[in-house]
Amino acid sequence: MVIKESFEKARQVYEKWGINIEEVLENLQQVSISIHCWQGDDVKGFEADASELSGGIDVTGNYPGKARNAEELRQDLEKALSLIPGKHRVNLHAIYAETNGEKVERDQLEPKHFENWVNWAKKIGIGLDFNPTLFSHEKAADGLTLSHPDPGIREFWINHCIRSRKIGEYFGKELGTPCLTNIWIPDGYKDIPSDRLTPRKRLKESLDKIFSVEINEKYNLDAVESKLFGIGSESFVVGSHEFYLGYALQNNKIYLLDTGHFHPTETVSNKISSILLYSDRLALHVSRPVRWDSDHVVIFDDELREIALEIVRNDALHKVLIGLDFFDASINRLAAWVIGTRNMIKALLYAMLMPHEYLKQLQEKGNFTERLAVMEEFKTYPFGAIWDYYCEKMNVPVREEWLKEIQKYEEEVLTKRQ
Ligand SMILES: C[C@H](O)[C@H](O)[C@@H](O)C(=O)CO
Ligand SMILES: [Mn+2]
Repeated sequence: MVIKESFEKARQVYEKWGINIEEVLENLQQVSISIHCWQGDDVKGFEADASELSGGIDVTGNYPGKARNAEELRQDLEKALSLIPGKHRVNLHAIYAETNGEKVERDQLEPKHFENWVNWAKKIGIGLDFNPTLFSHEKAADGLTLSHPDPGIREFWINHCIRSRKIGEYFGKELGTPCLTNIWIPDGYKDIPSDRLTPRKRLKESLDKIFSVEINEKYNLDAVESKLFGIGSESFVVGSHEFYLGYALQNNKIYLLDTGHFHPTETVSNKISSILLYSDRLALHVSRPVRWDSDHVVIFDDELREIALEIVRNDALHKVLIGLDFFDASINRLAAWVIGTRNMIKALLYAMLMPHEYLKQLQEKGNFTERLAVMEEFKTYPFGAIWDYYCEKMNVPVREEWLKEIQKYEEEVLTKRQ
């Protein structure tokens, strides 16, 4: 009752600005976030002879109860999804293949190794996205994959990426929604290179081979993800921002921006409008870098709101494929998913509740005083009341009530895992 009353009062406040709340909630309900499965098991995967995590990324923490197999991971994801308003997607990596304990090399992976994931996705009515895994493997031990000087190693990873796109195609066909298959590679050097061009030429050639295999975009969409540095690739990363932006634009591929892959004062929010002028699609890995690409859980901070504002005010919700990418093993892993995903949705709602046309006009007229004043006042408008109502309407717990569900699940399920 209090929720409805607060909502009605808040609605009137926003409607004075011509904001139609029904329309806003309708639009928000259509948004599908791609939730990364790897938060659930610290990016370990379930390969028969799984290697240690490599590729210049790291997970810290030892909170009990991580998923030990695909069934547990699906169970955890399902629980988390039940606490997040809306219908979302799940993003898989190749290391989450199910091979019945048999060692299947990554360049031999097939759709059948993801059949359980597809059946599960069908059962709960969601789409799947995919990523080839070019790390945590002996053939990536020196930190080089698609740009490796050894043609045999390049060939192995090229075939893995082609196989991955086929798996993406299978997801798209089975689930009736195109799979975004995203290629991220760790390739780079610890110290200053004596030649930047040659590895980049090799990466370009490898990508050309991977994408020479035609796959209908109705089923699979291709993305490439850039990076600035990693652990062990502090001085040089082959697949940099300029490299992949150029590649994606020239080859009609989707460029993926990870919010942790830029200089500390450089923001992804400031890149969205520029890229959308030259490409009709863009993908995101929303993460939270703390001093480095630390992949902290996404919080409702200034940059998250700014990203959401850029998507909403530029009418780009259908152009930007929003995915998440964080992994924190120091807190309950399901809570991490719920906090990060609810924040992403909350930020989009916040952005939808702004008088964008009016604010744009103020800027055009050079009225920067009123622009700043109105933007600041909207920060304390009763947006929380609309969010609470939305959660209730979508049958998910309101405010921190969801935490009780997680605590119960932790007690009944997670603590039983050794
Ligand atoms: C596991 C992910 O694919 C990986 O985090 C990648 O997307 C990335 O961001 C590497 O820094
Ligand atoms: Mn990423």
